Amino acid sequence: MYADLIVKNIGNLITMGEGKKPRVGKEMNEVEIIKDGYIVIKDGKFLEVGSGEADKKYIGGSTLIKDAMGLTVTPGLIDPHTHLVHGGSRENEFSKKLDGVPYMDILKAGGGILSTVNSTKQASFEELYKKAKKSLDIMLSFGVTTAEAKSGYGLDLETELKQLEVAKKLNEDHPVDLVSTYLGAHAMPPEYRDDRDKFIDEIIKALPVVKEKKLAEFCDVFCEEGVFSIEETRKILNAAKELGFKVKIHADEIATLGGAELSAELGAFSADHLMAASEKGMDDMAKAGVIADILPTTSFNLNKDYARARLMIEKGVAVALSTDYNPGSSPTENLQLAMQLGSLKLRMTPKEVITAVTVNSAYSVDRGKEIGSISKGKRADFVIFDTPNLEYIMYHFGINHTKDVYKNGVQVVEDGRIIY
Ligand SMILES: O=C(O)CC1=NCN=C1
Ligand SMILES: [Zn+2]
Repeated sequence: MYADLIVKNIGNLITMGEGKKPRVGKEMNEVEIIKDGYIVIKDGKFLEVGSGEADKKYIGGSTLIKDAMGLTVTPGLIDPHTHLVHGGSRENEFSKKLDGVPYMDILKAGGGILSTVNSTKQASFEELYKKAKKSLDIMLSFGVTTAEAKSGYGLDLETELKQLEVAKKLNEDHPVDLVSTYLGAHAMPPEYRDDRDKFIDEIIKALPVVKEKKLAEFCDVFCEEGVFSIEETRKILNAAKELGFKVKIHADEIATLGGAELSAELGAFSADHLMAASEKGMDDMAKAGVIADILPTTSFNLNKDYARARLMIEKGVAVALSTDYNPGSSPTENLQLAMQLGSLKLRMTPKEVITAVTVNSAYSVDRGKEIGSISKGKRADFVIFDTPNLEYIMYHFGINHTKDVYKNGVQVVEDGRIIY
């Protein structure tokens, strides 16, 4: 059986092993690196990896041979937490932020998320699609081959569905695979401020509609002081679970509310943000196998504390990293910057960082069986970085190290340019 593609002369091949489960504790740093590696690809899947020359039996017919020129190869990167589809931007709040006006004060004054809700309501499907496609191209150029995409800028059923329909169409059209999340409970609309329960009921009534249209696999809630309480979050996510949604939570971003503990109680796939997570919450997450999606670019942008990643790793929590791409708290699609902050501010080793944006982030969006490692049977999504080794990606920060990206064994980025 001839291969479709053989990648040879890989200076440092980071496979992430077989990727059969998320990596926790010391495993996050026990990353196998194959020197002078090769990869054999067939029918869009990885067939074999090794060191030296691939067996000649694979070469024949129309087998393509790609020379990696001694550079670094990793699995395609997975960004597990983005607010990809949205209208408008919030640079008008930038000076307030620089003046130290807290994120929640801007939201309470009707700005923040609510400002993006207005822009998203006014934007057409085509405008949302065009804007999100441009961001997906940027993510791809950084080596992202799969990303999560939340709704959450409608707060009404019609606009939430519009966002999810845009993500569905982009998932069909664009090389980057999307995993959709319904985040109808992203903020309390002003018109419901005096009748919160009515809004919660609206969110719960929307769930079967989203499910029936197959527009989202996950349900998420912004569980935060001044947004949605632990009890409100529990009510929404239990209703979502009953309908078969998988669960994520924006947890303990600003206040230590107990979102981390709630994620363990609910058997969430991930708890996200966690800058203010308690040690008990971390222990509960470790016990329940909840993945910590940490968003260092949000801490960087909000000039706030960073999540205690080292403590979570020591406690046996599986850590993933993401950009939290959104127009307010993290307006960047640059997952490599999140990786560099993962080392520079979260004090994670380069091996822990690459684990956090491949196998662990794959499991946090329930794609761990298909992607996240360069191993037999997984989708042939991989990146050739123009670096002499893995460490260099985190060491030399602020630039894009991507040379080539392959999606299902087909090249979609060549020498840093998108070619799909
Ligand atoms: O501010 C935004 O638009 C996104 C966000 N949701 C929860 N934290 C940040
Ligand atoms: Zn977010």
